[in-house]
Amino acid sequence: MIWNPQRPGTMPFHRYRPYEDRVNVLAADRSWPSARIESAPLWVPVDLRDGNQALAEPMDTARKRRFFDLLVSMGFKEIEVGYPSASRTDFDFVRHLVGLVRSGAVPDDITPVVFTPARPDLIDRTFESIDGLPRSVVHLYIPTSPVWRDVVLGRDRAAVRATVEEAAAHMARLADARPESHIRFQFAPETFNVTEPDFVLELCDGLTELWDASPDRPVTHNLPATVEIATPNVYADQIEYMHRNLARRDSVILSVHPHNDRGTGVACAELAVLAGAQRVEGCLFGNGERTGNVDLVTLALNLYAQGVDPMLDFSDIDAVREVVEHCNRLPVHPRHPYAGDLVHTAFSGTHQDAIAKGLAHHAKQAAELGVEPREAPWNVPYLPLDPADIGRSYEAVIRVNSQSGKGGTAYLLRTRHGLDLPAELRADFSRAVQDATDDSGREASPDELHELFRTAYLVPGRPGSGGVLSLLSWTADTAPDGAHRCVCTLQVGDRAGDFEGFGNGPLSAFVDALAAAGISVDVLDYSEHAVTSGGTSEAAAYARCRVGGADGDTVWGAGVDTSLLAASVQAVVSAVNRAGAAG
Ligand SMILES: CC(=O)SCCNC(=O)CCNC(=O)[C@H](O)C(C)(C)COP(=O)(O)OP(=O)(O)OC[C@H]1O[C@@H](n2cnc3c(N)ncnc32)[C@H](O)[C@@H]1OP(=O)(O)O
Ligand SMILES: CC(C)C(=O)C(=O)O
Repeated sequence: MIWNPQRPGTMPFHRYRPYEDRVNVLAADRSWPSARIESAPLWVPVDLRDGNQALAEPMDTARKRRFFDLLVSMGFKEIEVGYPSASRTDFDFVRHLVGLVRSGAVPDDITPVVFTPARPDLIDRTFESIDGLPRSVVHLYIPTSPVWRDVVLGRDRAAVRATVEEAAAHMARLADARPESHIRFQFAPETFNVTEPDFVLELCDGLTELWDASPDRPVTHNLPATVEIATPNVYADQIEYMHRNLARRDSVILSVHPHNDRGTGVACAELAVLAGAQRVEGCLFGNGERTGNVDLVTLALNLYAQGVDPMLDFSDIDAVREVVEHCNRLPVHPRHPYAGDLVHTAFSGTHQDAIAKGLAHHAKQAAELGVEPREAPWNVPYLPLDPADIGRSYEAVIRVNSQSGKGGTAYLLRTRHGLDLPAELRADFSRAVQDATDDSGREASPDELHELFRTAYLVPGRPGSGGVLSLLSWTADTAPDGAHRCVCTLQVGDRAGDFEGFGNGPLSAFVDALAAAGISVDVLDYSEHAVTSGGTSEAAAYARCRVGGADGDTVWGAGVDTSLLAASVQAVVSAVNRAGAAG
């Protein structure tokens, strides 16, 4: 028996039943598990209908219009625009759209879809709404599963079939009366995923015939997981069964419409496409009834991150999100795939380290290939895609708190303040950052990190700056024999005096002058670089020094100045002051 220490029977699980085998009729020869998605399906946003019907405050015409314009600008070609028989607001929006289309304000390749139940009066109203549209799809739906048939409709299979056929025939007559209007048909057996597959097939094939679908004027059969009930493989089997068995397959667009009750809407849609679906309905960022419709943004960007053209434009994902949040009056979660505020951000040390290394490697690879970083293949750990591709900057990628390590801190100092700390100093500084963030319990911003670094390592040796050693003045020159000479006025504690030193470079001459003042310094490590931020022409120097002889403290000091030599002298003075060993 599998080890399981948890308490049995805590929840009344016996009230629920697993999905019924009769809804899954595909035998073991399914082909979807080994398929791959190599091109994008037709994405059809239903935000203005299914998303809208889930809002506490349905969209008015202004909000619907803003949403519609966004969808067009992103590249959607077929857009469900409403349930015109539901309300005056929905009807009026479709009329508004007809005006836009007729005035040429909507591109010719956009096809609006309108949604209707199988009721003649409501079908009439639906057709009234699209009068004047040169192209449209009318989407008919009726629930088909046993529970809905018995409990909601009070009709058996034959009666549901009769209702559907009457409604479909009525639609065909209304469309025939508008020959100039290029109206196509769509059918959704609502609750498809809990309906007997043979019944769905019977209904769909009946409509394919009744509407006389052809490859030139295909019918869309839209098979929803109205309420998710099973693992995504079951839905995939159901879709593959329909894909294989639908009549006049070349005259049928097989569409899916997953919801997200089990949190697997995206998985259902992806497996359904593997199983033969050609069209996917969903909403941006997954708005929709209950836990939402499947999220088209995630689906499309999942493809993108696999090197497949998503056929949609997400190059400014924050602008997309802003419009959707405005129209839905619902926020997008900070952890929402691809679009959340935090999804490109790493707080944790090892992730930051890997990302910082990955970004550096990426820049190097681009340089080697002679291409812009935006063109180079993407291979950065922990970032499934380049944030820049969706309009995000790298600024938010690394953020520092007490979970962070040296890599992230160093990355921020380098990218935001132009300070490229040597490896050992990174570890040293990281401990100071950890102490500060542990104490505050807060995140440290790049500016706060910079300030912390300056306070900790730049102890410049000016009177009043807090160090025991003050460098009051200094000059360096070269003696006739080539040796470097440094002359300086130092204040050590409360004693001031002039000192002179010699060496093979100006820094060693300064160290020699310090020795003359009684301060023993060995420079163990030294590095310097130009500061590459803020348009300054400063230099930074870092020195790891043993101060106070063989048994003295080993400490880092740093200096920043417009003169490289001054920065290096400051770095040594800072180290002395940090060691507190002068005098
Ligand atoms: C899964 C989905 O997303 S389905 C779409 C759901 N969306 C919406 O409902 C939003 C818009 N709907 C509405 O505004 C209203 O429901 C209206 C205007 C369409 C109809 O309103 P009403 O006539 O008051 O009916 P009501 O909303 O109570 O719907 C229930 C009736 O419709 C029947 N019904 C439900 N679905 C359908 C359907 N697809 N086709 C035909 N009849 C249906 C029910 O059996 C019930 O009939 P009954 O009154 O004989 O028992
Ligand atoms: C009727 C279909 C398309 C639907 O909205 C659903 O099942 O959720």
